[in-house]
Amino acid sequence: MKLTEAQINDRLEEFSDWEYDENAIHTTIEFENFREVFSTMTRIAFECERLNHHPTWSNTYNELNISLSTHDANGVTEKDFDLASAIEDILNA
Ligand SMILES: C[C@H](O)[C@H](O)[C@H]1CNC2=NC(N)=NC(=O)C2=N1
Repeated sequence: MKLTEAQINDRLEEFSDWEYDENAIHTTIEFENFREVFSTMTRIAFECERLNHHPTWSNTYNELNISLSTHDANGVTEKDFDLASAIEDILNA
């Protein structure tokens, strides 16, 4: 179920590096180099398959941009926060 903007901002208090804009939550992460970013993307990809939920993302050299939204719901749902949480676990591992 699509969350309201108030619910999203409330949930985002636990995700300091993420922000809400245009119906999605976003983060940008900088890594040491391309090898680090791409191996992290591979780890994240396995979590996406496990959760059956997939990001809109882009990578340029050592930078990774991630946007999460639930296409079926046309907005942000709990599924996006589940994936954001899994991504944070990988980044902080
Ligand atoms: C059939 C499959 O469950 C759906 O297409 C899933 C897959 N991954 C998804 N990922 C995202 N971000 N939103 C979706 O609505 C979505 N739907």
